[in-house]
Amino acid sequence: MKELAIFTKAMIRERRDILLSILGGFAAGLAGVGLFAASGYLIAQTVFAPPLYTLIMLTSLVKILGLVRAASRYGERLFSHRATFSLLGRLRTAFFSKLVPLTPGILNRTRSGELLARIVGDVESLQFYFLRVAYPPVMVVMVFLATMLFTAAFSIWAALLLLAGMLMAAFGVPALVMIGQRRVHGAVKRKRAAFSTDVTEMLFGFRDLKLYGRLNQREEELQQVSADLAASQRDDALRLLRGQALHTFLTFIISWGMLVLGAYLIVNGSLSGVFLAMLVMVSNTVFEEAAPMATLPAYKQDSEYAAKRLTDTVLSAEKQQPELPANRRSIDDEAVSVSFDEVCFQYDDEWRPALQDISLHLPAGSKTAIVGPSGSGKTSLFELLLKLRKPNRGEIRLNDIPLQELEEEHVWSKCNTVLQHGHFFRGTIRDNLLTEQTCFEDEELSFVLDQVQLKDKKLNDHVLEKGENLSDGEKQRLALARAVLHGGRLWLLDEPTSSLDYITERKVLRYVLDQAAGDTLLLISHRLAGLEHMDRIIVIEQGRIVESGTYEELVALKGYFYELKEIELQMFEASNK
Ligand SMILES: Nc1ncnc2c1ncn2[C@@H]1O[C@H](COP(=O)(O)OP(=O)(O)OP(=O)(O)O)[C@@H](O)[C@H]1O
Repeated sequence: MKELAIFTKAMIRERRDILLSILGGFAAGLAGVGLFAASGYLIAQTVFAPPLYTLIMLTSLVKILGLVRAASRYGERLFSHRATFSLLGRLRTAFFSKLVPLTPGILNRTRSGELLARIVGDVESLQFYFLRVAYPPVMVVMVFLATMLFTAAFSIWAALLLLAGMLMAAFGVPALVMIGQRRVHGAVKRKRAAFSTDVTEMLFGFRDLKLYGRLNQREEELQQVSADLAASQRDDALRLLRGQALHTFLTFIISWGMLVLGAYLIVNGSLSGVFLAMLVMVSNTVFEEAAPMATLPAYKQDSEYAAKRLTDTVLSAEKQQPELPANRRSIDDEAVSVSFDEVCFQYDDEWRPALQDISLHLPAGSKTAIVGPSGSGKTSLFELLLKLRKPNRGEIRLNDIPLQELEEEHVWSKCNTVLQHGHFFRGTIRDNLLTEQTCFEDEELSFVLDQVQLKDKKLNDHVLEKGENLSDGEKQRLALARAVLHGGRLWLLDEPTSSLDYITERKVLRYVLDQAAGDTLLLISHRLAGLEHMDRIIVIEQGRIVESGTYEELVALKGYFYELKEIELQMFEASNK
């Protein structure tokens, strides 16, 4: 199966541990069979009162085989688990390194809770592929063949009985287990994903659910989903147990068969009676080694399903990624010009485009404001610029370089971005200010905090997850400070001061505009006051540019912008009365 190719590659790299675990397992299997064979023989021999040295030799052999079995089993466990965990490590790294650059594309289609469940659950499932799928057949074949050779030395019929037993253990029992397995293929995984999605949503929306009195209803739904998951897990466990029980039943049948066959061979004189107990013990022990075969199909199906889902997640997101040409280009450390050429964009599953025929050119160093009603497509414009989404038609260029020829990380490194809902990590203010590419002294950081009017915040102040202990205005100012420190030459600010009071907003924006002097700046704003200083204002409505020009030009036009401006003025006057 080609989805497991990534796993096979990782297995090849762990070949040393895998080989050692196979050797350990083989030695433990043989020592086990030998131990019980020697015990059976010893018991039978004592009846005939053999010389003392025979008994001493046999008891010593039993002890030695016991020790060898324990030591080899330990080695097998050590190396096989080391191989498994290294494989798991490699898989996680390989999967995450593929996933990270594709994350926006994946999150467009997959709910975050489900994605989390997939990553954790599916990668975990793959660990069983080596231990429970690839490894057991190798071990069973090796130990059975060796045991059959040994048994054949006493009776070819006994060896054939073991062969029949092995075939039933390797194919018959797994086939019976598979019949039940097929019916519920992937049910636990699907239900776990549904459960994880619901838990994530409930945790994110806990406060609102509580405020709007929907918490109990959600809890009940969650309990239902949880009960479904538990029921599927129970069914799964029962199926595995049924497989193991069938295997044990087969072991007893073959051991009884060996007893009856041995008795018959003794009666017709083709087997010495002293070997009967040994042969029965051998058949009983060798089937222990084959026990994992009963659960192999379940684990195989599970691993393949997990590998397929992981590969599908990555592959379908890769398909959405724009292809990078061989000669990737980069933007120099200079102000960036931005052009949109008849760009259209529509979200998946949406009936109308978010942006239509957007054409504009913003020269390097220009300052542009983007205004328009809520839902008109302003943020989508930024997301296209940041390569978080891909236009359906048209071309975007930065410094005359088509965006598809620039790597995302390169674009992000050139942009000082403040999005509407910036993320803040658990840590300190300092942690949240510094990015991978920035390195500043504390004095410089404190200076920037002062300038964005966060004078009362200290660098060592704690920030809770998602900035829970910061007000919306503080978050916006912290995001602006982070953007200032980032050092790119293209500023993308999406309503960066919407939660600030008028006076603080003026101060902060003046500082940001000073910092951006000489750089290209795009500012999405709902407030029109203060836009007089922008080189150009673009008005977007229903995904189209409806007006564009300087502040004076748009006022003179007496169009949409003028109307908005009048309304804002009236509201301002009314609130000052
Ligand atoms: N992830 C998404 N999936 C589907 N549709 C979306 C998504 N994000 C936004 N939209 C839709 O695209 C349109 C443009 O949204 P966008 O966020 O760009 O508007 P906006 O002008 O920035 O709005 P606001 O001023 O309220 O932030 C809206 O109709 C919105 O419903």
